[in-house]
Amino acid sequence: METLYNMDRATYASVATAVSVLAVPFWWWYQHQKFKRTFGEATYRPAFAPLSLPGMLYGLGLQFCWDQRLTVYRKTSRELISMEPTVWGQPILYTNSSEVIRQISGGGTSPWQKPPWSQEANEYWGRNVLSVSGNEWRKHRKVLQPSFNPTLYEMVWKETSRFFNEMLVQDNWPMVPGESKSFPRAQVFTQRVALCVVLSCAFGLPIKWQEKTYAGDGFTLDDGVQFQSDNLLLVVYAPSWLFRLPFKRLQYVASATNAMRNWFNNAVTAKKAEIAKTLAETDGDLDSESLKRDIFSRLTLASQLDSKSHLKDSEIIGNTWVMYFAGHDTTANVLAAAFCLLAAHKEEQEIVLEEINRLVKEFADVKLDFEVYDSLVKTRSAFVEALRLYPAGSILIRETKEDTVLRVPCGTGANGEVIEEAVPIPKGTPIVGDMIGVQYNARAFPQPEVFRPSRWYGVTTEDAYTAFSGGPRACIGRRFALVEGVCFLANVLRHYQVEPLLEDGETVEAWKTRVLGKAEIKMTLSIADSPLVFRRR
Ligand code: HEM
Repeated sequence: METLYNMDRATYASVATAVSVLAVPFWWWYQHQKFKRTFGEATYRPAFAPLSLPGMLYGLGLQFCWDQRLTVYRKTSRELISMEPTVWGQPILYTNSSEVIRQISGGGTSPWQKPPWSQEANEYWGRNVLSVSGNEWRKHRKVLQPSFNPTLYEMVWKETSRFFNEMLVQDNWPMVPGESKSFPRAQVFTQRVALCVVLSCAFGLPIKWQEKTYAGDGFTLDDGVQFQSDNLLLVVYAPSWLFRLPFKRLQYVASATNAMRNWFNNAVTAKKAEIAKTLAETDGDLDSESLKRDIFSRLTLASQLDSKSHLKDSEIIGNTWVMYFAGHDTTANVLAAAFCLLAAHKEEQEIVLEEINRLVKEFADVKLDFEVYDSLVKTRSAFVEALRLYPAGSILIRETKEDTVLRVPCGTGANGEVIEEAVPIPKGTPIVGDMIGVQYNARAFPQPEVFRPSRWYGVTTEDAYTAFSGGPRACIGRRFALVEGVCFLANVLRHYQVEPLLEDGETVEAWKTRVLGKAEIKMTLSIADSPLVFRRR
């Protein structure tokens, strides 16, 4: 019996192994045949799917879209390409069309959704507007949207100006004309300003440029937030026992996460109590002055007042956290890129400076107040053009939950109108919205590799800024980012000339090749390095 049992197990194991060994290639073959039947011969055949593990190890990963930005769609003259990996990975569609992005970005009843596997890291702290799809998304967006109002944008402007002034004093920026300060990486201060603005305007924290706020267990809040976010993938995907091993770094990650969790939980409890007290004191009549204007306060309030808008504590935390996650690195990276591009294009820097000086005179505004924002067209255009060349959100991943049809641009007519073809898409098809490809699409942006802020001068709608995605799920923080970016750029450029920081014997042309051609893509896309000099005017 014993032998038979062992034999059976052995036979079973052999059969199971044989079936698995055969099933994998069969599944692979079946997927590829199905894809071919629907989309014809693949337009692009890399060895590995760029986003698969071997694809990442092979150096494709998120970098693939950057490396191919001027080639893959041009070679095929198509804006929707089917990609069939020859060695490993699922066939998938890629698009560089903003028109297609608008259709797939999703929302309410759209058949296009975010695959749950792509959102695990985004919802570590709780389900939130960025991570969910369908009607659940509609609810989150409805609760959050009212927080993004002119009062918030004014706060963003004021706080950005305050941090700029604190930075000058506390980091010893030169005040004497001609003196300069060098930064091997300008991201050092653009990251700091974006972090301060998000912690202040989204989290409602009393942040100062150099002062630390403690979250508990010896962690400062800003460092804890930054550290936890830098290690988020480890926290999400590593098994919990790993953090009990005697490795300092792992234990540090676990402690930072715990400190953040406790801080978040206490913050929600305290905020709810504060709101309840204010509601009782004002007899339920909350005017905008009774409550802080940050997103966290507004969100908690909305959730308390209206049962349809009720969010669980974890969802309030998830939505507040996502502001940090989606709104910090992104803006910081674009600012660093904008400084590099303006350093490389002196004539464009002069155009922006002329606008700032003219407006300061017109508004008799020594401080550059929020009311100037709308008129800073050229400054905003420089920021948006930097965003186009280095789109911080580099991909969108979606799949369709039912058979559908995409309208895909396939050329332009005699009067410049876009001609579209209808492409049927079967249920379950995955697609990558290639946000880098969209920004380097020559139909939308002639000579896409050239830094030309004037492309944006006549633009009257923010919908044109396609790097923020499009359709109902376009970035909710787009004006937040624009106001912050424009305010910081204007303040710095008004007082400092930005120049390339050259290595020994390096020419400006060589600096441009070294600095402007490289992007680093982790969770967000950034210009890889930003070696700059800021000279007091
Ligand atoms: C230059 C800066 C920014 C860029 C390039 C950017 C880009 C994007 C992109 C491409 C998306 C679509 C993501 C997707 O559908 O998968 C998005 C969504 C989002 N962004 Fe931004 N973003 C920026 C700044 C901000 C800021 C400052 C905030 C908040 C304070 C923010 C909050 C969000 C949120 C909450 C979503 C999800 C919206 C939804 O799904 O309804 N973003 N952003």
